[in-house]
Amino acid sequence: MADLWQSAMDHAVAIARKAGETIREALLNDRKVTTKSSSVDLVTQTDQKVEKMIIQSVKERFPAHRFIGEESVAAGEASNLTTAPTWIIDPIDGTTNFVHAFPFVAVSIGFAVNSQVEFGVVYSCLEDKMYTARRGKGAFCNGEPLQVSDQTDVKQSIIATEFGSSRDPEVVENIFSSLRKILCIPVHGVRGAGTAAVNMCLVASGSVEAYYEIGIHVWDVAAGSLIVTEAGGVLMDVEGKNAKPWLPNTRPVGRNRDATGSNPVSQATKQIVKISKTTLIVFFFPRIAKGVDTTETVHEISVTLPRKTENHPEF
Ligand SMILES: O=P([O-])([O-])O[C@@H]1[C@@H](O)[C@H](O)[C@@H](O)[C@H](O)[C@@H]1O
Ligand SMILES: [Mg+2]
Repeated sequence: MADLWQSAMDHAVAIARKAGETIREALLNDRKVTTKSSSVDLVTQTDQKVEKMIIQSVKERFPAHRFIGEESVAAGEASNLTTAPTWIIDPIDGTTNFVHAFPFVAVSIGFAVNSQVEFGVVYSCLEDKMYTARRGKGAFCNGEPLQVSDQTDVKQSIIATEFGSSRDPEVVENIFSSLRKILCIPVHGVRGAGTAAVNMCLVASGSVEAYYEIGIHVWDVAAGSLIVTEAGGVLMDVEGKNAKPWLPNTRPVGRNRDATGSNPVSQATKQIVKISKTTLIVFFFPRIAKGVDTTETVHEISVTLPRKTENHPEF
């Protein structure tokens, strides 16, 4: 049966590669920086130019398709995922890296239909690594198949995370308190590429055993989420349940209080990185843009070692 979305995926790969060329050229001569939610939440003209280029090219070929783009949302557009074919775009994932010429800068393009990601493309353009995944057909890097690590002992693992763009002392304290617990499991190491999409591709490649982050957006993770699962990985929320971070009803862990003022998130974050016997977990707690309290309050997290759980009998 013909693959309905193959031509769309081929277009995504081609436009991601073209966007990578634009980013590499801009790296040499145009890194003018402005800021968004904080003095360290950076954006450049190249982010905006690349997103416009991607969206324009898709509209010409697929006029009925819809878009969720990081910079369009920053400019006030809604971030609503419907059942319509939707391109979920982060034109530059790793903007801070781009500004500093730190070598992990990715174009991330996820494509969802009926609120299910059908393909994901992450082009790490300074490494020239094209990560792709088509639902049910595996994950690849430059055409080579990807498989998550087979490590099952968290003490033999490398964990990836990021510090995000909040410098609120309470948030920073919670981030480091969590990091300390993870480091002292102990694990072999903690790393961060500076881009959620590349971190997720590193999980899919088996280079790191898990990645978690609190307070990221749907455009950071939509493409990488499929690349991880097609490489044998698992996406989980803080309750150990399978997560679909691109869905608008995904409970944003970033919430610091619910209506009753209780603190359900800290109850829920009873567990973090668990490396199962068969697959790996990418914990991330996406912040759903617009209309949701996205205060990045990172809660204390405790550590559980790999074991069967009622949520994941296959572990
Ligand atoms: O802004 P951007 O470079 O597209 O995306 C970045 C994410 O990839 C990263 O995981 C997060 O820690 C940063 O705060 C930033 O959100
Ligand atoms: Mg971005």
